Amino acid sequence: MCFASKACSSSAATNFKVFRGTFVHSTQEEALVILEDALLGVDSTGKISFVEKGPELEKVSAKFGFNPSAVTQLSPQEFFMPGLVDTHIHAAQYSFAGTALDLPLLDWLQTYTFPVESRYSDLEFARQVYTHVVKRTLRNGTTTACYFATIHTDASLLLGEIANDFGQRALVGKVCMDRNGLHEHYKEETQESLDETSRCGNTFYIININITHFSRPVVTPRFSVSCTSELMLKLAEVARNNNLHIQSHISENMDEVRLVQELFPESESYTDVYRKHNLLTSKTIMAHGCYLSDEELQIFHQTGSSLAHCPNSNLSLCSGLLDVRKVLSHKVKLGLGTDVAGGYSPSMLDAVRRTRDTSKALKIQDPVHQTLTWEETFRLATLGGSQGIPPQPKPSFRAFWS
Ligand SMILES: O=c1[nH]c(=O)c2nc[nH]c2[nH]1
Ligand SMILES: [Zn+2]
Repeated sequence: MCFASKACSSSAATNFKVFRGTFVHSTQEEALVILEDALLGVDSTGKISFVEKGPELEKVSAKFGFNPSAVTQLSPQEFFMPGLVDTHIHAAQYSFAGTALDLPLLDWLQTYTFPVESRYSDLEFARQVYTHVVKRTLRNGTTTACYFATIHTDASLLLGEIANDFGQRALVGKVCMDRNGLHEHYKEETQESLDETSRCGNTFYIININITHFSRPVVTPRFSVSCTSELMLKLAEVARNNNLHIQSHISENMDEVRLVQELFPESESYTDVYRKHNLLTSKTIMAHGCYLSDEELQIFHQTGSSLAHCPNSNLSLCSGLLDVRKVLSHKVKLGLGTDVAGGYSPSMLDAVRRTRDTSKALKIQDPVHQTLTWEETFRLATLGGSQGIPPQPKPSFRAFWS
């Protein structure tokens, strides 16, 4: 949300919607800014055009050409805040959210997650779950979500359509995985994964063209454990050629980190695996990162890649505790994620609370640790997430993914 005041380019009346009351938001300099009795004007495209002082209503209405009596006044108990940005959520796993949290990551994937995700070849099942998850997250204040779907292209497209129809800004990832298929019906061949990623990207733009473009595709290699080198390299090429975001998982759990070392012995670290496969860009969002070293965080900083901190999932699957202060001290972009269904709650307010809990657990372990404040955590849930997923102009139609 940008509160920078911008004068109307002409004094001709624009169709502004104007609100008066309390507005809260974050900036880089100040974690929580509270504007009391302010005026906020939204133009006909939905963009904030101005923020001015309430007592100056007469002057402001003359300057921007709106009727002062049409201003919507908030009650003293109400306030506006920026939309919450969920930087990491598995839409398909919403069907079992709040259950099955008794196993560590790799066993959890094999026992609960892959069998459920394999059901999304059934489009009716997909429609039901995806409608529920989009409605629920919107109700919880998530105006932007970065979704993992499943390996199924048609169901992933459906998720994009549903988010678009409900007006949620969404990045939707058709999941790619061509290795270590732990569930016999839930694995792709390398070429199939690439072809389906292309089909997903192309169709996305075809069905979205002429509508509002709230949703966009994101290139989604699940994680290094389930992707071959060939697939990761080619997906990086797809992302580069089409200027797309990339999302995946990194360094969530110690067994996972050890397995990646075994699978990619030539790489210096988990981060090095992704770097060598060209998957770390300024449009990359990696979930978790609990065990990243200073050197790895340095690579995140250099490449401009961001992290999605998923504290509910980290605690629920006993994966680890991410030290957010350490990440921020390396000037790495960081937002919060619910990581449903490793995380049991689809609410970003829960992610805010669990971020504080994790910070306090770190303080118990190390009394010099400086806990995150509420204000800082609010900033991570809003501005922090938006830095990894900045608004993008509407794409003009062209042949994608050729
Ligand atoms: O929390 C997680 N959820 C997942 O679905 C997943 N896949 C790989 N790594 C993962 N971590
Ligand atoms: Zn995840």
